[in-house]
Amino acid sequence: MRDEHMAEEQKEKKGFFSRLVSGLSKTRANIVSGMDSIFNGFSHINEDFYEELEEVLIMGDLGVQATYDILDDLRAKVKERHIKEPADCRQILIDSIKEQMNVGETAYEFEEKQSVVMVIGVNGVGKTTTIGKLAGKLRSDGKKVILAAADTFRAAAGEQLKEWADRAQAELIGGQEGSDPAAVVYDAVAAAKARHADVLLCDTAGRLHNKKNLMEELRKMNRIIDREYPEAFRETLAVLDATTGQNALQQAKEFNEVADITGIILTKMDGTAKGGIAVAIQAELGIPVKYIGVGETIDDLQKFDADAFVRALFDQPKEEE
Ligand SMILES: Nc1nc2c(ncn2[C@@H]2O[C@H](COP(=O)(O)OP(=O)(O)OP(=O)(O)O)[C@@H](O)[C@H]2O)c(=O)[nH]1
Repeated sequence: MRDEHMAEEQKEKKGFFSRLVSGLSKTRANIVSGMDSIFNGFSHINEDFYEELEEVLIMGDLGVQATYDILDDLRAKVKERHIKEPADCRQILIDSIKEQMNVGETAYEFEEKQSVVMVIGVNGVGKTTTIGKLAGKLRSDGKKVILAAADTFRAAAGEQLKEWADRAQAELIGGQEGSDPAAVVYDAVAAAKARHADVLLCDTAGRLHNKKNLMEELRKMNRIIDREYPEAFRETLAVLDATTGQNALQQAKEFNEVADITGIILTKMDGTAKGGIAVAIQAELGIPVKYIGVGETIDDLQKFDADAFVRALFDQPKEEE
C-alpha cells in the first residue's frame, strides 16, 4: 500500500515537473538561450557583459528590481571568488534567482491552524477555480473547510463556487446577489466556529477600478473577523493571472495598497511565456508566490517549489523526470 502510494506520488511529481518544464518552455527560450549566448559570446567579464545580461533578464519579465538584485549579487561573487570566465557565472545566476524565490518555512502555516483566508482577485484571473482547488487540496489533507461566497457582486460567481464546493466536499455559506459581503463573512465565521472548521476560505470581489470601495469592503470584512474570530490565524492571498505578465505585477502592487497581502497565487502557469513574472513579483513586493495553477482541474494547484521552478527553467530535465 505504502509502495503504491509512493509510486503514485512519484508519478504525480513526474507529471507536475514535466508540465512545469513544458509550461515554461517559452520563458526558457526567452531567458536561458539569451543568457547562454552571452556566456558563450564573451571571453571575459566586463561592463558590456553585465549590460547584456541585464537586458536578457528584463526582457524575460523578471522585473527591474529582481534583475538589479541578481546582478548585484553576481558582481559581488565575481569579485569575492576572483571569477574570470563568463561561463562560471551561470550557476551563480541560477542560485541567485532560486534564493529570490524561496518562500520559507512559515508560508503554509495557515494550512495547519484554525484560519481565515481572504482571497482577492479581479474577474477572470481564475479566482473561483483556485479557491475550489485550494479547498480540494485542504480536504484531501483531512481538513474541515468552509467556503464563504463573499463575492456577491455577480450571481454567477456564487453558483460557480457552489459547484467547486460540492466537488471539494466543503460547506458553502452564501448570500443573495448584491447582498452585503460582510454579512456573508459574518455568517461564515459563525459557521466556522460552530462546526470547528479548520480553514475558512473567503471568496471576495476584487474590483480594482474602484479602489476606495474595495478597501472599505475589505476593511469591513476584516473588522468582523477581528471581532468575531480573533483567535483565527489570518492569511490574505491575491490571485493573479501569469499570462498577463507585467499587468499581473501591476495588479499585485495595487492590491497591496488596499490589503496586507501575505501571499500570491499565480494561475495559468501552464503554457505561459511569462513565467519570469513569478520572480518579479517576489522581488518587487517581497510577497511570496505560495501556489501556482497549472491547469483547470481540482488537482492542478501546486505549492510553489522554487527548486523545481528554477530547475524546470534552467536545466535540461533529468532522465527520470
Ligand atoms: N490553464 C489554466 N486555466 C485556468 C487555471 N486557473 C483557472 N483557469 C481557467 O481560467 C478561467 C477563469 O477562471 P475563473 O475561476 O472562472 O475566474 P475568476 O477569476 O473566478 O473569474 P470570475 O468567476 O469570472 O470572476 C476558467 O476557464 C478556468 O478554468 C490554471 O491554472 N490553468
